[in-house]
Amino acid sequence: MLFSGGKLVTTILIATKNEGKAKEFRAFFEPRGFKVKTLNEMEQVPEIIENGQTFEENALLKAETLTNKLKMTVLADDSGLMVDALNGAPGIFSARYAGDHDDAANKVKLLHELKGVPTDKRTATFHTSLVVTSIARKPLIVEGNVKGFILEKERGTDGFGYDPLFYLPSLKKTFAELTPAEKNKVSHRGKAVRALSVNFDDWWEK
Ligand SMILES: O=c1nc[nH]c2c1ncn2[C@H]1C[C@H](O)[C@@H](COP(=O)(O)OP(=O)(O)OP(=O)(O)O)O1
Ligand SMILES: [Mg+2]
Repeated sequence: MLFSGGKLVTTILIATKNEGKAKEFRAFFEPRGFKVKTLNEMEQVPEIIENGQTFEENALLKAETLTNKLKMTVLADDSGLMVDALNGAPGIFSARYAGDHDDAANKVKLLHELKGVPTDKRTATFHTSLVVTSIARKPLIVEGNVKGFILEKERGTDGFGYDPLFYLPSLKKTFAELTPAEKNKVSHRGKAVRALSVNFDDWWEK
């Protein structure tokens, strides 16, 4: 903890190396007076094996491991894309769908797997499970979901991951065609963060 302008400042560690995700969390915690760090700014990060069977289990694993080892307040996000025509794949394996953690290869594989699937059958859901842990508190767990369609080719250049393939009929745009603020209004992570904001202050004051 450190003091800033006479105020106590707590650091929250966002348990991710994905700067795309981290950016979407800063906007929530910085106005609440937290100093935000990610795993990219930590010198020694304990290895975390994400071997849970659900998004929630994986987020819990990440957050609890780090809180126990580093004695810090931690937020972990586990998220991914579930495609109906693929029985929910890539799901918890979204980051490593094509082997490595390679967004471009993952998108190529997704398009390949969906070859020949007609537009109306290309429905998908983005999911986020968020877990916040802190010493001597029970974990705070929330989630968010958004439904859309997987296009046959990429559109847009913003965002990260599968964003250029994820199309929202209500806005007639992919996630990669939205500004960060627009994406935040409709995205799985934006919804999860709003669920967090309903519960966080009470949880933190306890
Ligand atoms: O808003 C999103 N827009 C596009 N793609 C997204 C989004 N949200 C999650 N995704 C995709 C990216 C990755 O393929 C997987 C997350 O995997 P996930 O293991 O949670 O994160 P990660 O490995 O990228 O970073 P880390 O584990 O360090 O948090 O889902
Ligand atoms: Mg991951």
